[in-house]
Amino acid sequence: MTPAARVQAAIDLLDLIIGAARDGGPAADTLIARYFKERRYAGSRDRRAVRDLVYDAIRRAAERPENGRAAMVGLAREQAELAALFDGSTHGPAPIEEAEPGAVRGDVPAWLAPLFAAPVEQDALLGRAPVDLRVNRLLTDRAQVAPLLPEAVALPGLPDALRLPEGAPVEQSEAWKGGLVEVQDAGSQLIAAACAAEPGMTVIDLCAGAGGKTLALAAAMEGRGNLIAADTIRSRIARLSPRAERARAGFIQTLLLDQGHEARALADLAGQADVVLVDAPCSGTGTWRRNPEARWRLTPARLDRLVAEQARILDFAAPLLAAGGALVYATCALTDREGRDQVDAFLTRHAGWEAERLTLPLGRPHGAGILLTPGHDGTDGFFFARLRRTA
Ligand SMILES: C[S@@+](CC[C@H](N)C(=O)[O-])C[C@H]1O[C@@H](n2cnc3c(N)ncnc32)[C@H](O)[C@@H]1O
Repeated sequence: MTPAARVQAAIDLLDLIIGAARDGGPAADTLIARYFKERRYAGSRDRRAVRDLVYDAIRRAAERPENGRAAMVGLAREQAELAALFDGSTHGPAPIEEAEPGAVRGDVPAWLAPLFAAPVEQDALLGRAPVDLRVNRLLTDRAQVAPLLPEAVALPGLPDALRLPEGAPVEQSEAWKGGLVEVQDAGSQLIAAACAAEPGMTVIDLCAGAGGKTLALAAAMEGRGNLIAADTIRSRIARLSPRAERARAGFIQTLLLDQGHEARALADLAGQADVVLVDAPCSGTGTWRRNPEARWRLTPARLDRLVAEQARILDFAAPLLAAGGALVYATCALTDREGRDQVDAFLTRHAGWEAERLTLPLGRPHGAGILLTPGHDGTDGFFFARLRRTA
């Protein structure tokens, strides 16, 4: 591909990504992978160059651009070399007209910025994320794994965490293939640690997805006890089985919940759990380092729906706890409505619960919980709180 053709390819891809963000379609990474599957003529250098252009354009535009060309024109107005590739050549983009609109540079959509928790450093939300790993204690420990991954550095305060540079191809390593490490942001590892799961306990991961945190809980439980991974989406839960097999965490049970009728499938577990983790569906505002186009997807109406759903999930999670048990509420969101205020509202709605003070190597106290941010902690952004059932 010529350099100009790469720019046009990036514009075409941005059109797809913008459309998907507007209509609830697939993620940018999925669209990029599909695009190149259908265009075998693009070599690996072409693919990398196009991908970099696409992500540079996504990162610099807070608001969803009108179309792919506007996204790329905005970028080109800041980069003379890129602007020169709008040359009207056969496969390249047409020259930029002086009055042509280009996407405006920004980090956070205007409507959303005031909703962030006050301590959040909004200018650090779009940085580059490293690859964090969790060493699988079911099979090994950090001292044994570190020599297999010479570039990895240990993260202080998190005994199982290693960090590799951004883009490190860890899934090609023998350590990953053998289940010795899982890719998991240090913030997620801290949330699993805040659950304080122990061998022999009954632990429910209520919004388990593909089981990232379930696997961390399994390791903390040393493979002993009842660990139940529940979710409403079958395809997500299905992805847990091969991961659990690779991690030798075969004792995990999975439970498919019926959206809106979750309590039915959970009835036998009422009052039984020592720990329930609610890693709730959320705006994902803490994960823009990895999914920068997520900010083009969020709308005020969607945020309202998420806040209502989080409250509903907390309400059917609460009766699952035994007296003395702990409900850990977490979101990878940095708006107060989804974090601090959500937990405060839960404590107002439910008598017999108290927030526990957590002493952790990262994060800042915020309301009844802890705030982790890319700017302060170098992790994805999270809010989480540990609530104990006292009665
Ligand atoms: C933030 S993701 C979980 C990520 C996962 N815990 C991990 O560590 O990889 C939230 C999950 O909640 C699930 N979910 C949404 N509504 C739910 C509900 N009513 N009950 C249970 N799970 C739900 C979604 O399908 C999604 O997988």
